[in-house]
Amino acid sequence: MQKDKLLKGKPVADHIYGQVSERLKILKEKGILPRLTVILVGDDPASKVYVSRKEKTCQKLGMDSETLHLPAATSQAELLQLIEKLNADRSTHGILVQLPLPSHIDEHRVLLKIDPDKDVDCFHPRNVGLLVSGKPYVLPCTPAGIVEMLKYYQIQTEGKHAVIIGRSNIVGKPMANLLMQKASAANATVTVVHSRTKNLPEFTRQADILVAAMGRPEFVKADMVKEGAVVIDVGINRKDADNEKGYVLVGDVAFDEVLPKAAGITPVPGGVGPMTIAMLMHNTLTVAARQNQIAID
Ligand SMILES: Nc1nc(=O)c2c([nH]1)NC[C@@H]1CN(c3ccc(C(=O)N[C@@H](CCC(=O)O)C(=O)O)cc3)C=[N+]21
Repeated sequence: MQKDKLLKGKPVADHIYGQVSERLKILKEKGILPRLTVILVGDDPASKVYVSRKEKTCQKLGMDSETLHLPAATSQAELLQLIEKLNADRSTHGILVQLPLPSHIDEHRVLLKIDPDKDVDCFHPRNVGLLVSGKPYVLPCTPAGIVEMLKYYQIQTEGKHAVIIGRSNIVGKPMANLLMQKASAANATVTVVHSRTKNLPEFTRQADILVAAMGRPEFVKADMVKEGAVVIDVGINRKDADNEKGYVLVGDVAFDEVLPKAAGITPVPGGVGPMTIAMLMHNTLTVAARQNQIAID
């Protein structure tokens, strides 16, 4: 087994948590206990897992967290009202509305309602605009986590061709921005491909760094990857299995067949996922500090 190829998220996340603890200490000394409020609407099983991980991580670090679990039938008006209340509450520094929302709720309206100063996801259009302008308020968690992984494992991005599969607002689009930017120091050449791309493998085979983020289980096969490429798998898909959980997690990459070709590859689970949460904690401290005019960076 070519273990050194595995780009695990945990050591990188632990490195981030080291910094998070230092920054948290400064805030606590000034009497600020950073608080993240997570709103979960409905009972999507995967969302429940992620949300409980966020809460546990806050507890472990000594940050304050609150999860508001609302029934799936919650109306849009009720949700907007709750967000308004949290916007006005000075003891809540970060607000995260777990996506996806039930289909009767307009996601865009909800994200617009969150006070952009409390937006730890970088999903509010003001913050997306600032990111695209190269003057980010906070960085989007998953893409920022991936950039941290590339740095930690000393994977050069400057002048390299990064190909991103997927154009979502959560991963694909912000990832493209971070990787091409001067501000992030990534300075890559970026191509974004998606479900309507013709001859998609022709593009992916050119990638020095391939980011798979389109949510299709094991979509990226060995013949779509260049020898020596670095493969970042953002997918988390549940596949039925004969175990006690009834499923296993698989990424958007066919791991076993891509591994021999890749110079480095992130596993699922244990790759990008843990980084998303680490960056969320980082962002929560950033917004708490800014709201209290405290310098922690
Ligand atoms: N407003 C909002 N912000 C988000 O950041 C957000 C969201 N909505 N909706 C869903 C996605 C997904 N996401 C993950 C977080 C942690 C893991 C994670 O910890 N994964 C572990 C294992 C997960 C498991 O055991 O199921 C791993 O990959 O090793 C995965 C995925 C945050 N998201």
